[in-house]
Amino acid sequence: MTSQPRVFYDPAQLRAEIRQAQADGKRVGLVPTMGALHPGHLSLVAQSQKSCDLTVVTIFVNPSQFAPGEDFAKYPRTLDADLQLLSEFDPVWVLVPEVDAMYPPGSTTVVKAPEIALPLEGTFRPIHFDGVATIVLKLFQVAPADAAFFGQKDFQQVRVIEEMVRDLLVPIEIVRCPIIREADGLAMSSRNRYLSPEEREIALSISRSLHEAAQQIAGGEADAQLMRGKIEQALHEAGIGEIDYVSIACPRTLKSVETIEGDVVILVAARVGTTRLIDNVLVPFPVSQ
Ligand SMILES: Nc1ncnc2c1ncn2[C@@H]1O[C@H](COP(=O)(O)OP(=O)(O)OP(=O)(O)O)[C@@H](O)[C@H]1O
Ligand SMILES: CC(C)(CO)[C@@H](O)C(=O)[O-]
Ligand code: BAL
Repeated sequence: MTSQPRVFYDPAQLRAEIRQAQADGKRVGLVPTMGALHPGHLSLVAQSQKSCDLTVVTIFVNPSQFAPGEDFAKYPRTLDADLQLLSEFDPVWVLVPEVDAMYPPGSTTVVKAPEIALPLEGTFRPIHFDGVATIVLKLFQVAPADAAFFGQKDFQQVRVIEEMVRDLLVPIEIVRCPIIREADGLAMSSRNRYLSPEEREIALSISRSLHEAAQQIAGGEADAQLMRGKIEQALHEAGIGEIDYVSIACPRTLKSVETIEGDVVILVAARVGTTRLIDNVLVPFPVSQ
């Protein structure tokens, strides 16, 4: 069955109606997005539907998480197609706020992201996570859901939000959802649509090299520096000129490790042409046979 989702433009109206739904005993799930929806986003909606009576999706390209020179202006905006995709789910409410509704003119208050925001993405996008933390806290205010669903594709982002929620005592459950990939392994991302067919082929080296490294670590390889080197070499050989980082890190602290002695997450950020892509894989510590 398909039905058009209810669309809200006014955050105050959405908040009032969510409160009413909760007063009526409904559990509400929140899926924050920047739109240009793909099956990765839809998997978060599906996950929310499993445990919630009502799912609220927000579509907002948040200016404060983009630095000057990044792709804010060209970020894909595909509202009609997004609503069509969401019509497969019911009941779904969608918030599509104007910038002024989320940043009232004159507002200067921001959230300073927790320290976990400093390495990795924080090194290359220094203002990014303050912008993400600020808008996500605002979204939690206007959509006071019981649970919020985030993808592990943005692994550091989930850690930032988990720590912000803990530090600021925000009463919401954060649910991590697995990465959805194309059949050939490429992590789904709204930015994949910037890639030419040749670039898409090159981009595949990211998920392939992550997968190979994960297999070697699962097989007992403990030398993180060696593994990092192999991934970098595979990316260069595929034609990726600019690697922002390859890190093998503790999934909780995101600190790089030299020797693999527990679970790790391998994280990559690299530029394919002018498109910056991120991907990661969690590798449980191999249990000896
Ligand atoms: N492939 C995916 N699998 C699972 N979750 C995803 C995937 N891609 C995005 N998400 C999640 O969807 C939410 C909204 O992300 P966003 O709108 O930035 O999409 P995106 O495809 O990651 O876009 P971008 O190109 O900006 O990286 C985030 O929680 C993100 O982690
Ligand atoms: C969480 C988010 C919607 C905040 O703008 C964004 O960073 C994203 O889409 O991952
Ligand atoms: N998915 C993260 C949003 C961003 O890159 O700005």
